[in-house]
Amino acid sequence: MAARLPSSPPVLPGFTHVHILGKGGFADVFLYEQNLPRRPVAVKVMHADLVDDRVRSAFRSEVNLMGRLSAHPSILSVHSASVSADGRPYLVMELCSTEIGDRFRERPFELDEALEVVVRIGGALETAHRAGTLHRDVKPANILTTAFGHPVLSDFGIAANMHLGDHEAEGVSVPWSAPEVLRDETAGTVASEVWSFGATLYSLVAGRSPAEIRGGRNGTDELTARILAHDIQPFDVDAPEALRAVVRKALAKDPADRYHAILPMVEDLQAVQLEMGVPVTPIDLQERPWSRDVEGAADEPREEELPLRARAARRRAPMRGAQQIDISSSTQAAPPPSRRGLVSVLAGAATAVVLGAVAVVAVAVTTIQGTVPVVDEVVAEPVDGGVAFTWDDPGLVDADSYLVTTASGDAVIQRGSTFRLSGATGDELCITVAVNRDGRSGDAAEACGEVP
Ligand SMILES: Nc1ncnc2c1ncn2[C@@H]1O[C@H](COP(=O)(O)OP(=O)(O)OP(=O)(O)O)[C@@H](O)[C@H]1O
Repeated sequence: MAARLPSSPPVLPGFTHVHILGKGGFADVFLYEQNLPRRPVAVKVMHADLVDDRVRSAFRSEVNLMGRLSAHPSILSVHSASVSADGRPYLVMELCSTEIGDRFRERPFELDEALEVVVRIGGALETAHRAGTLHRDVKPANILTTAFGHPVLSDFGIAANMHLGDHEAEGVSVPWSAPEVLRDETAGTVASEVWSFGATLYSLVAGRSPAEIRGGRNGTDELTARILAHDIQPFDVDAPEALRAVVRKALAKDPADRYHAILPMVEDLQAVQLEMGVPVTPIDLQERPWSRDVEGAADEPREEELPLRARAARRRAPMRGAQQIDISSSTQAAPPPSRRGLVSVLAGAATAVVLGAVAVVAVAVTTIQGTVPVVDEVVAEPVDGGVAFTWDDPGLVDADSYLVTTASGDAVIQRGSTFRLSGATGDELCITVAVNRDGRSGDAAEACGEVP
């Protein structure tokens, strides 16, 4: 198949296009310069031919998901999202380096280096699982590095959730896919995520994925056949037996023999760090669990936020990217409280919350909700060809943002306190504005204006 040319970069108000960063199966990623605050950003723009109403709806759901997760120190930061004038949804992200995915084959990681990366990413994955989300495309290339040298998990399925239909995927991540996923038995479970995470650890250290044979034929068919036959190549690196045991358990053929969650696996990796005499990397976990069963009915997600929960197993190609999981009903998803002492204080706090009565959690949630500032008034001013909305800052702090929702349901996450909608003369245009703090929105203020 001929290589696809990158799509043209859209004209985005407030951003200047610089050059393309990379091509994905469902989106292209461009370097733009944001004008205010002035900073380089990576903008992921969906391919125009994949965009339809369903895609738009899935995109909104995923942006909301990212809004909740990207405060995690090991999850790629998303600054804002919107739809370009020519109708392509786009996501403005922190600009990162792709060195981890680019280098591991030529220059495999030293054990201590790999363990630090993997423990950090494990904290991100565990957090996502507690939020009811599977990543579904865990692999070295989806671990980016921030300007400060921190590894972050990227590509939380924005693209994958946007093609729930029959669109063909390109470049399926076979080398890091669990056998049951390749057999189409499941669209993804915590156990299959454990396999991919273990395969990622294996790859960083060995310089090749677990079923790859150096100098052998490693096409998609060969790799698929080997993974299905559990023909995992020897982990031929100088590593402590404890690390080999972690890799073996994560890559077990039978999902029931693997770790039941990411956290115990990461704790075992911390124990390896301790044994090796290298600094033990803390696991960052949210202080409050996000799992829906704990948050309660008051915060039931809207239907559109659950695009994948009830999805049946599908063909292999679309089985990538984040997936909402119902932790409350999963036999594997809800990790039991840790019994080890190595996890960070944050992990301890999270465990304490899990152990606490639901009533206690409810109080905590109410308290946090109470602290989300509320926009007092949104002013709608008719302008040429549309309506300009402005509001006063009710006291945003660093990680806060505004969630602006239009009457048609489009949602934009932004920091600025102005918003403009275009329309035809006589159209009444309305928006609501709420403050988003720690992934939770406060009460919304509404305003409407008529296009002159
Ligand atoms: N935040 C970022 N900073 C810098 N480069 C990025 C960033 N996000 C993605 N890229 C680059 O853009 C490329 C395409 O990204 P994308 O996430 O769409 O692709 P993918 O994971 O390779 O494919 P797919 O979308 O099919 O899973 C990546 O391979 C990477 O090189």
